[in-house]
Amino acid sequence: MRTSRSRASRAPEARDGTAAGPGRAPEVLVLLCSVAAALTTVAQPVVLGRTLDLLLRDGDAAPWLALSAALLVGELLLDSLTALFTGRCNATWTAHVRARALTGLLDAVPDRARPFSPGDVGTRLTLNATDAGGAPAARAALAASLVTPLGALVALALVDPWVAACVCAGLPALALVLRTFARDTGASVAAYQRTQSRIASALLEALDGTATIGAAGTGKRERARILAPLAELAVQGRHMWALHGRALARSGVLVPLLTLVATGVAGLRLAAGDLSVGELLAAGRYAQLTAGVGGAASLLGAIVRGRAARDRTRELERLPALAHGTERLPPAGTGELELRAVRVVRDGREVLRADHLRVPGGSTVAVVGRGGAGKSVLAAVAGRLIDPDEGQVLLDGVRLDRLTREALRTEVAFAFERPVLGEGTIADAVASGARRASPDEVERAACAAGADGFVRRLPHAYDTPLTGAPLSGGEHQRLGLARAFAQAGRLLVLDDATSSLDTATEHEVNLALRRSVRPGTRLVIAHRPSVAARADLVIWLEAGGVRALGTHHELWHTADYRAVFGPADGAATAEATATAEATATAEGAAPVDGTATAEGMTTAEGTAPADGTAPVDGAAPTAGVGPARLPEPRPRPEEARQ
Ligand SMILES: Nc1ncnc2c1ncn2[C@@H]1O[C@H](COP(=O)(O)OP(=O)(O)OP(=O)(O)O)[C@@H](O)[C@H]1O
Repeated sequence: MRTSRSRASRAPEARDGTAAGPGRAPEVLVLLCSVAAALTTVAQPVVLGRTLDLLLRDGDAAPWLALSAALLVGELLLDSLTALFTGRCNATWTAHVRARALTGLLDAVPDRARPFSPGDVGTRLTLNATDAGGAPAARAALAASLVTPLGALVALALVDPWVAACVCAGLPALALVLRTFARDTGASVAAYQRTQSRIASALLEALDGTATIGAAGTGKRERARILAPLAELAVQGRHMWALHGRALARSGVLVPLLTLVATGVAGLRLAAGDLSVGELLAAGRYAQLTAGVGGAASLLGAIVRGRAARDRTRELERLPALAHGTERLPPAGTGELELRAVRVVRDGREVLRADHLRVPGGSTVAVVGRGGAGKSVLAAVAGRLIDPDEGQVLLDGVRLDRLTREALRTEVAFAFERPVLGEGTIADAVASGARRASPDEVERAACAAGADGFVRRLPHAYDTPLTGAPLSGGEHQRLGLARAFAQAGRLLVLDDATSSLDTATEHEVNLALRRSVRPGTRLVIAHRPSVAARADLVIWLEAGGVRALGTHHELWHTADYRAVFGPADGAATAEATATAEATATAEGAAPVDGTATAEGMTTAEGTAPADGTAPVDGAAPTAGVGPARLPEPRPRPEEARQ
């Protein structure tokens, strides 16, 4: 049994259908049209010169006149085609670059994408993708732009080698101008793009927190914070334009100077009788076209900008992704979850360690702990949003990293505190997931999540577009829950997914979850004692380690445990106990008391402490100590009846 590929090693090419990209075709079309346009430009002076000579000598100039006109029209047409193909090439490449970056981001291990703020991602996917998408056409145009000066130089050498030699003498100076520009502008463009991104990030952050800013009256301070990098951006922008301007000014002096000298030499050759009037005209124009090599500066600028921008979009593309295996889950599994010697390390700090943890299939487990204790990390590892740095996670005996993507995502569902619902209708939002839920399933899940009532009051009920449905935080969260319920498989992870619900609604949702949603293991991150009280078992985390396992009732005897839920007052205790008992009784299960689940308590040392809790020393379980077993779940009324 092997995973199809090693973890996080997939090349971006393998992740999306756009791997091959638009190919070279759009670029080649731009190149062909601009080369053809350049050739007509190069042909024109000699043809016009010849026409002029024939007209001056009363010769038959008609065919040459026609050719001149054809070249002019041809150049116009080819320029139009070049513009058309350039637009298409830019659009195709921009879409490709953006799609790859987006795919990389969406496939990435979520916490690896965390350093990229929304504003930064926005800049990379818009401005940077556009700049990067413009580079292929700019490269083609640059190649073609060399045809004109080179062709002009050859033509000039054929018209008069002396004038050509004179132009050649000035070319190294022009080449130096271009080289300096390309070298200096690269660093300046990259710095400009980084600053742009910082401003966008700060702006989005502020938009996200408008209510807080409004309430605190800190609008002015926020404005100043967002715009703080503006001065830096202005300096960088001015520097960039100064480089551009300097390159243009230098070439702007050099080009007319070269043209002037070349025309002067050609005039002398005319006076000596070595050139005709038409040839003088052609030589002057060719000198001008050859010196026009300086025009490549702006294309060079676009290429440099595109390259810097591509580096930034590639950082998203190359974020490590989860690789999936080829195995499936045994058909009759109940969702038994096991963590073996799991370690998660972030920024050199161990943020989760669980030596051996087994959650029986079908049980509801609350994960509690203070802020930063590692609850979300445990949830992410348990549902394989991330892989642990060490150890293994198994569902019904199969390692999660060996499961196919489909098996993983159809059997493991998540609901979060702030679900992203998309832009379709309410029904679309609830139905979307690894598999599309049917309309019946959508309604059942919405009922279980306590969302059916408010959805039916919307103008088009389930067909109401989300953009036209003003939802409260709690309603938003209930739709996220409904989606998770509709997708629920063997494992359902609720990461703070009921934090915006009032206690009564939360209680109803919990009852409905037990009765109306496909049975399986539930991992619930709990901040309220009532939620922990209703769970079959509680995993108490502290500083990334499992401090203890037990029922809420048992753990409640420990002051530190009570402190997790805030000040330990009598009211809280009463609420927790009453809720636990009410829940248990309502479901026909044995009341949760100390004696009923005492066998579920396990300590790393194998001894139960006096306070009745079950501490699990994070560093602990030695080889001789068995896994921390959770008690088998209490039978549910419907299961008991069967
Ligand atoms: N990608 C990451 N990079 C760096 N540190 C991380 C990362 N993910 C988690 N952490 C750290 O791990 C610790 C546990 O985080 P986690 O989100 O699991 O806490 P939590 O118990 O869910 O807290 P809360 O209740 O406040 O949400 C925190 O200190 C957090 O800063």
